[in-house]
Amino acid sequence: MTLEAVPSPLPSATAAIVTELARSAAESDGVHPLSEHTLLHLDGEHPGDAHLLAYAGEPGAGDLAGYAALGPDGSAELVVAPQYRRQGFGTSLLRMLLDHGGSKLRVWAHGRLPGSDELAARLGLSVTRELYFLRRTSAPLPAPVWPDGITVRTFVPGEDDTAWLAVNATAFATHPEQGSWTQADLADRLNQPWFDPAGFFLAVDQSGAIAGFHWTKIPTDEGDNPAGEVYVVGVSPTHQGTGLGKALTLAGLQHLQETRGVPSVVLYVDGTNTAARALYTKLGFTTAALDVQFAPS
Ligand SMILES: CC(=O)SCCNC(=O)CCNC(=O)[C@H](O)C(C)(C)COP(=O)(O)OP(=O)(O)OC[C@H]1O[C@@H](n2cnc3c(N)ncnc32)[C@H](O)[C@@H]1OP(=O)(O)O
Ligand SMILES: N[C@@H](CS)C(=O)N[C@H]1[C@@H](O[C@@H]2[C@H](O)[C@H](O)[C@@H](O)[C@H](O)[C@H]2O)O[C@H](CO)[C@@H](O)[C@@H]1O
Repeated sequence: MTLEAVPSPLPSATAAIVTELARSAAESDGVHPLSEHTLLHLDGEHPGDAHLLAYAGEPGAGDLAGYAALGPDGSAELVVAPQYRRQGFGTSLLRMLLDHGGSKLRVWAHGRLPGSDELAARLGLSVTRELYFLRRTSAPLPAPVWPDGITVRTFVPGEDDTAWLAVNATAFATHPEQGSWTQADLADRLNQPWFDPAGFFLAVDQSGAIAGFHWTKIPTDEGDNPAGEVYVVGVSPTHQGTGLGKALTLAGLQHLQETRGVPSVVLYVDGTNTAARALYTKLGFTTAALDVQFAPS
């Protein structure tokens, strides 16, 4: 076994091998081991990112057994190729993450798959965060009821970026990731093949200021009839509790279900987000899976 820590940018040939390893694991496990953020950061330079590589033999020999991504904030993901499991690669990569991430380390276990709890406990980590994956099979929807003075339009790339980032930051001020998105994070996503401005709804007040938003997503790499996603819903704190979040969620669901014809809609929501979870439960979403993050106990 050979371990390597590579600062960003990851060589493109290595990024391709990591992408294939993640695809193989997803096919075997039924769960994507690497999030959208990590996959976006495999390419290009992202200061502070580290890529940890575990080779069965010598580096570069093409037998990459495992990979871990570590961000400057301590967030991390780890995956071992199916054919290399139960051989100590996960333990070695997690030890390396602890060496580099220290007490800030927050490593995801998407789907909380068998072995993740045992591996974490062995190295003194415990669950610090739960992220629920909910699903709603397409079914009749009530019409949105908009608060007085609110009108709805769709996002215009290059014109709404700054204003949207500001409302996103205030709506998600306490969120571990969402609230700190930058123009670069937004641009990364606007440039994705799945991005569709027709599915990005903005609620604006009488002054024209953005009061809330619902950004929907339909993946382009998940077969011919993928589920749509409530990618992110946010309401400015000054408009929360007025019915706007429900109306925006319904507007996006109508777009996904009626206009785009998706068979179901999924979303991610933090376990601590009681308001959002109540909203989605009320709209018929149920728990389909659970992601957890482990941190040093
Ligand atoms: C998939 C995702 O995007 S998950 C992330 C969701 N976004 C966030 O958490 C960002 C910060 N929070 C917000 O922006 C808002 O609080 C939202 C989007 C969660 C809710 O938006 P709001 O406009 O406040 O919700 P709205 O007023 O439409 O209420 C709809 C329902 O949500 C639930 N709800 C809203 N606020 C609360 C709360 N503070 N406590 C409990 N339930 C709540 C209730 O069921 C409510 O229905 P009711 O008023 O008939 O009881
Ligand atoms: N509802 C959103 C904004 S608050 C949310 O909770 N997002 C999570 C979620 O993001 C998903 C993840 O990146 C998937 O890989 C991608 O395919 C989905 O489209 C994203 O919604 O999980 C992330 C951790 O994996 C988390 O960082 C986001 O905040």
